[in-house]
Amino acid sequence: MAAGGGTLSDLWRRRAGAVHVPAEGADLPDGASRTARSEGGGMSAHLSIRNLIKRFGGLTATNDFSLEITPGSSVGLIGPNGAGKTTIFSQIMGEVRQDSGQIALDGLELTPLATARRIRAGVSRTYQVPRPFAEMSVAENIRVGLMPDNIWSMIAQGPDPDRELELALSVGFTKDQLEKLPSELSMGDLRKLEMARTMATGPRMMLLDEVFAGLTVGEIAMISGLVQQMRADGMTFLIVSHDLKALEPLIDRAVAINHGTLIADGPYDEVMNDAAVRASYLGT
Ligand SMILES: Nc1ncnc2c1ncn2[C@@H]1O[C@H](COP(=O)(O)OP(=O)(O)OP(=O)(O)O)[C@@H](O)[C@H]1O
Repeated sequence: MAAGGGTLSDLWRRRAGAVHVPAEGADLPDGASRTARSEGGGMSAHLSIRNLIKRFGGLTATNDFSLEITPGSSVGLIGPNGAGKTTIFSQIMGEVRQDSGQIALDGLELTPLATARRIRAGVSRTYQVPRPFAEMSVAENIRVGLMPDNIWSMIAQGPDPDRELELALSVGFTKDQLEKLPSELSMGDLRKLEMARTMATGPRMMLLDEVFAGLTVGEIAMISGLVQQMRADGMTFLIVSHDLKALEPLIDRAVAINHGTLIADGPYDEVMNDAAVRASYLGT
């Protein structure tokens, strides 16, 4: 239960309700194309990645990678260091442009869209290395995620301290931490801020990158509980974590990659026992 009496889903539903998903037949932003559409545009999102390729010079970081994540499901993306997990996140968000292939959210082709437009379409990520605005407090960092879509509504509405507080408390901050600067926070607190900032954008699909790294056992339990609650409410997840023990209960299936190539996709146990997956972790 989030602070202020609402459930967590209430928190992002209010925001997601304002998310602009173009109606059938409407003009699409920035020349985006639509190949299909989810029914109703509810809280869950369908992510479709087809034949994604990304090269950095001679290195193929993403090698013809395809993945379907059905609305409301949670997928763990695993692989050894340098396998290409974060690069896939960056391409979904438009922070790294793929060389070829398609990425669609509920049938809306994301490729032509800038990152801000993708966030508005309903996908949001956390960063492996937390990236708060250093000169802004916890509350202000959350406020950035809560900002309405255009400058006029922002001026009209102003900040919403109640929602900032709700989000902060829901990830485990105490009220007296709201005015703290990132430099005063522990790694655990910075990861909580990543979660709150990501939730504030009202996503229907969340990409979590190593959200458990550097957390205490208690903090891991709290973030896990939060993810489980959001799953129960219909959020779609793609989760990268080297902490497999923490990851397993949070996912419906696992996808393993190595050298940017998908090597296994299925139930967690099957994927972990897959010969190619075991070899990739052992570096053989
Ligand atoms: N901007 C970049 N320029 C050049 N090479 C890059 C760039 N970003 C990533 N790479 C390389 O692409 C490969 C995949 O990196 P990526 O960070 O996606 O792997 P990862 O699976 O997330 O690794 P880790 O588990 O260590 O975070 C690595 O070999 C990395 O060095």
